[in-house]
Amino acid sequence: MTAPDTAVLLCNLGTPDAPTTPAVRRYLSQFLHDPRVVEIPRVIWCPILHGIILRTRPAQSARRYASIWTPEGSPLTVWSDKQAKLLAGYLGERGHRVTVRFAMRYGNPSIPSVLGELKAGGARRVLVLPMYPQYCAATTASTADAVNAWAKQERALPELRFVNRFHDDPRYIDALAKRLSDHWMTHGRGERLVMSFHGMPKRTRDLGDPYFDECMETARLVAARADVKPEQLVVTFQSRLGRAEWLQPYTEPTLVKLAKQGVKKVDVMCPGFVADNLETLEEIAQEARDAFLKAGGTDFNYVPCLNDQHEWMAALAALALRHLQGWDTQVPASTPRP
Ligand SMILES: C=CC1=C(C)c2cc3[nH]c(cc4nc(cc5[nH]c(cc1n2)c(C)c5CCC(=O)O)C(CCC(=O)O)=C4C)c(C)c3C=C
Ligand SMILES: [Fe+2]
Ligand SMILES: [Fe+2]
Repeated sequence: MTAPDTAVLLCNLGTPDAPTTPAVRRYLSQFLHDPRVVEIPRVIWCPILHGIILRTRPAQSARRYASIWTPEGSPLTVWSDKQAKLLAGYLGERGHRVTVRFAMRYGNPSIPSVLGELKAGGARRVLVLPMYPQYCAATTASTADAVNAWAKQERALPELRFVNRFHDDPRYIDALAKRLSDHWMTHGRGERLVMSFHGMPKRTRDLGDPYFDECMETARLVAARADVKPEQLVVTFQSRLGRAEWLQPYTEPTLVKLAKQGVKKVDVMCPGFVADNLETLEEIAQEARDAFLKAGGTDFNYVPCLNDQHEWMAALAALALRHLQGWDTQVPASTPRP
């Protein structure tokens, strides 16, 4: 049988090839040279990046990566690979012939290499699905840039479609609420539910990036669905980099403040990431936990990302099918035997 002529490309941020200083330097250099990520004029930024950041940060980050690395590799790659394979299965079970692959915006497998392989394998139509629920120029638009850069040097283009966001998709929201209720069944409820999203420079919101509003909408919808009272919910932003103001409140200082105010038990989830990665497993589940406990908290319960959860994979399949409409991916029902 020939390969399907339609493909879904799941795109995530990317990760180093190994938890070593040289591999992290290569990855950070690609990442931090992206003008969607650092919106500072190159003449100012490049000397800082090359002179300071790429000399100091790779060794620190490599240690952080080493603490979460698995025998199969970086958690982000392991989960992305699993999600692509599961999605292929879910679409197949629903009678659709679609190739599913994953690619990374930085590092490997790269977006141009996977798009090239898909085209060489016969894909004439590609749905690009960035695995970022909330639209952000630094992530979603940067993924579009990488797809467009590949397309620019191709003569015969496949048809391309692109998903911008799914921050309020009811099935994604339900999957997160289910994650919470399953978690509460084993750990009980905390006094507060902290939803931590990746941060962004505050300036990007002032310039019209919808990311902040979409994070707040996701948080509101999940809280309503999971029956979390507004006074129990705390939305925060993590991973600030540099000296500029980022979206507030910041995650770790907020957790410390809660502990100092006498909150003993918290649940912490990261709805902006659909797969566990460095930012969740190290920054939240290790660093933020230590800070909360040191400040007087007693129970810090990290709620894992959606990863390979059944409800999430079914939500992703439904989302993909909605965007695939009109591309005739349905396998014709076999003619019944006489
Ligand atoms: C919602 C997703 C993300 C947004 C928005 C985002 C913005 C953003 N990130 C940096 C700098 C770094 N981020 C790093 C890691 C990282 N970031 C995301 C997601 C978003 N980033 C993920 C999933 C990861 C983890 C990848 C993994 O391998 O597990 C890092 C690298 C690690 C480190 O050295 O700290 C940097 C650097 C900026 C500057 C930014 C917006 C302007
Ligand atoms: Fe540079
Ligand atoms: Fe990041």
